[in-house]
Amino acid sequence: MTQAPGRRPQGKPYRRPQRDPVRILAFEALRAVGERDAYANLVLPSLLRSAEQDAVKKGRTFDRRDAALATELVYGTLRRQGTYDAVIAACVDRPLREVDPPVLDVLALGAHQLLGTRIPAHAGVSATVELARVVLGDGRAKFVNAVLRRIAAQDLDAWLAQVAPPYDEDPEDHLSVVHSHPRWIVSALWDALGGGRAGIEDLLEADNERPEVTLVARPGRSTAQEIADSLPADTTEPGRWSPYAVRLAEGGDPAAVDAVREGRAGVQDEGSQLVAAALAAAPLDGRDERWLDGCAGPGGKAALLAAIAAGRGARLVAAEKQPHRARLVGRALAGNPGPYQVVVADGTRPAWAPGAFDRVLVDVPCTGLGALRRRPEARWRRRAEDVAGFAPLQRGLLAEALQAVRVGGVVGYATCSPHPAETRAVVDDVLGAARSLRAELVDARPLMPGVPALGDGPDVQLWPHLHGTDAMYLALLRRTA
Ligand SMILES: C[S@@+](CC[C@H](N)C(=O)[O-])C[C@H]1O[C@@H](n2cnc3c(N)ncnc32)[C@H](O)[C@@H]1O
Repeated sequence: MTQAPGRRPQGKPYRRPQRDPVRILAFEALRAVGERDAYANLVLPSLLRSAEQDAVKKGRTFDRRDAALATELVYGTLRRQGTYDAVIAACVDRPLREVDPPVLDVLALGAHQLLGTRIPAHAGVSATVELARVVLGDGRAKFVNAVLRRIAAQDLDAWLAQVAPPYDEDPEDHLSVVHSHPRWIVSALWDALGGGRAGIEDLLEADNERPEVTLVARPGRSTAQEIADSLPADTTEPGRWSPYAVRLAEGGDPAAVDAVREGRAGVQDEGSQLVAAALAAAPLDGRDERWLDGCAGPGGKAALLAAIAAGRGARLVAAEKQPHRARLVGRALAGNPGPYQVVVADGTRPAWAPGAFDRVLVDVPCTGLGALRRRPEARWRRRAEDVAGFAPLQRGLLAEALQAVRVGGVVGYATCSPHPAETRAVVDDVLGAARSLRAELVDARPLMPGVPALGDGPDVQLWPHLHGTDAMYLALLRRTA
């Protein structure tokens, strides 16, 4: 008997797929990242807001736990994508590039639930298959179901033993699959870190952890102690290294902290705090009144420098090339207790006279390989060629910073990348090429008191696995002639 149009065959009745707002949101975030190069940390907040509003309209709730799960699914899936792709590739019968990207996103979300969370396997499979029915349709949901059942057949360790090449045969490939980093990044980080297997494994694993939220108490406007005292005792911990730092316990919301809302404090990694504080603490003979941040946007280090400067009767000029980022600097500095200036300026074509400043920071644009914890998708977007792409700008900004500082003054060259081509190579080249001026490296290690394992000096390198900070680099240079 032929079926009447629009009728389903007799038998199992059709059941509508269950719409789970958490997983639909996570899928939409992954699509935005994959399809239009969105940043997960920018796209998530607006998706979370819409999910909350949608829930209110429908008389449901989308609470903090839902938001936390959605965030974990998105960030975890993106960070571990390299590992999950290797596992998925072992479970499908065609190359991954022939699988539609939305199907791959659903599979990766499922793989994360099965291999990277405590969600029970049956719940992970059924929730993901329901998601697939909603966003891909019933036909492709069957494919998703079959692949996820294969993935669920063994745990992560067993999968890694199967899909990662043995360490002894190819250490970098092994680490790349096991710790979900592109091979070239494994290689670059290992070059920068040196040492054996244990150190690089700890670093790669630290990149896969969610970073703590750290606040900076801006001097003259608040103190770390005041902020800690204003919050319930079990919700904060003191900074590890920076006297200005307060660490929020898991789930802590900086927007709920009065000092942050009032601009007396901000959100800032301790590594960035240490960099700004070290430049401010570098010994200096003579005048110490004019400070410059030559790459200020969005203004984290500038706000701390301006506050320290205010307490010492000095004044910060915060320069930023991009007008919209200069506006962010203006917001970060508003309410600073002393004078400051925000200018839109190109640090390679300075608008200030040579030798005008006593202290200069250039926290230059870089690959951001030291902040992979914060940008879960960044490691998959960056290319090895990007490193060379930043080189001329980094050299230009440092060379002009040395021109901008007076003889005897100090320049801080900072990156949030530990890649040797963005750190020491830049400093060495600029020092070697500077003809009309002379400069010497200053030992930055004593300017980060109490911080261990800063390297052989005179520059310093912080590490997520050793210091709990982003992998910030700082070289301090004193102009001598
Ligand atoms: C790594 S970020 C600085 C972060 C900042 N120091 C903070 O702590 O918030 C580098 C900044 O340099 C800016 N920039 C890029 N090229 C520049 C140039 N030629 N002159 C001045 N700023 C530049 C970028 O727009 C970006 O805002």
